[in-house]
Amino acid sequence: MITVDAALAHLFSLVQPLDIEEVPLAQAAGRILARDVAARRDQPPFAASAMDGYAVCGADAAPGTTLTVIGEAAAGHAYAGSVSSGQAVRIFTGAPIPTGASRVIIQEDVTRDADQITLGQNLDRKDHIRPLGCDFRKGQTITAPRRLRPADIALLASMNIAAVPVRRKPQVALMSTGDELVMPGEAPGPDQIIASNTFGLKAMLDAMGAEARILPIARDTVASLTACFALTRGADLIITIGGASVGDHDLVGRVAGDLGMDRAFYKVAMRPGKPLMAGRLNGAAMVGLPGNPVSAMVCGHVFIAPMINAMLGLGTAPAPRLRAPLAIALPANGPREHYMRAALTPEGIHPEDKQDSSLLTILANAQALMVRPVSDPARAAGEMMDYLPL
Ligand SMILES: Nc1nc2c(c(=O)[nH]1)N[C@H]1C(S)=C(S)[C@@H](COP(=O)(O)OP(=O)(O)OC[C@H]3O[C@@H](n4cnc5c(N)ncnc54)[C@H](O)[C@@H]3O)O[C@H]1N2
Ligand code: MOO
Repeated sequence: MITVDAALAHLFSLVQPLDIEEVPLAQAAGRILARDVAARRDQPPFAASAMDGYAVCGADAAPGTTLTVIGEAAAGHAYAGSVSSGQAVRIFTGAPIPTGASRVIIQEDVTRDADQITLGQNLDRKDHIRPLGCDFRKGQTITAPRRLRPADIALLASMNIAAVPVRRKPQVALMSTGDELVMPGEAPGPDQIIASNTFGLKAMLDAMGAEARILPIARDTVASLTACFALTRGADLIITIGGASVGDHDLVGRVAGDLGMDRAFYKVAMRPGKPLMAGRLNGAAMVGLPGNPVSAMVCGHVFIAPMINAMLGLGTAPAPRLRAPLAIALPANGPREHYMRAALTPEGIHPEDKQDSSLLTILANAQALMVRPVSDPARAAGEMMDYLPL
């Protein structure tokens, strides 16, 4: 058995950042920006009014002054002339400030009579002008790598970037194995259950920016497993689920080996998730996850998600951890790093009583995987513990 850290280092060595592709801006949300992108223009491209009102010369902006309105500037319609002392241009938010003007008096502070305006007694001190380029200048960059959030997409649009360089989506093939499994919606026999792990993992990986496809369930025979492995062609990452342990029907390692898998490791000192295997198969990374539903999902958080991030060019880092005080006392931990399903309560992090790796209800209700290192000593309530947020 190897440590979680050593397993993760092996897994990172199996993957690398994928190619870069250009996608239309409208399809770039959630994708990983792969190269710095530079603004193609200044924003705003001219000094612009921040308010509806009157553009005036700064020296005229005194209480009670009367000025003559000589024209209008609206967004998309600049005033062509210039403003001199004694004059004002009616202006609206977003319009270019006319030449000669250096201040906007908001219309609430103005009394208008035909083409004459009189400024009020309590003028504010602001000029209400957004300087040219105050948001960004031409050439200013959005730096890669980053996951593009809605605000980034708006910024890219504003920079006049119509196509965005992003990492190709990692293609993941997800294969459940086992005679006991049927797909959701099918009618299971009396000794069968529903395949859940592939669906949970697909949800996790697609949300991260991968493209996961669920293969037909492989039966516990060499022929069926071999046939299903043939369907993984084109995948960057092959994930099998189940059949990884030591039972007579646990054939995944054997069949993958016969197909040429170059095994990096088998078995990790963690709970749940011990019978994890990984290697390279036909140019793809392959990870064999344990079948227990919670084990598969925990391995998804601890190992697969960081691998996907590495393929997306986001670097090789373990799943991010937070810290919280323990809500209860705990006995010492054993020789495996324990990822305990836990609730985050006002009193602190509270591991669930039941930690069996078959219990999806417990995992679904948990907010955290609390991490207990190998041979962690007994802990008192209030001690700070690491956890992975779920
Ligand atoms: N003698 C030993 N037995 C076991 C050991 C061991 O060290 N010695 N390890 C246990 C641990 S820990 C785990 S984890 C499991 C993992 O075994 P496998 O990876 O071989 O998984 P299976 O036996 O195929 O299945 C285990 C369990 O999970 C259910 N399962 C499998 N695939 C799915 C799926 N896609 N969706 C939902 N549920 C699934 C399966 O029906 C079993 O109930 O081995 C222990 N045994
Ligand atoms: O290592 Mo198993 O994953 O504890 O149930």
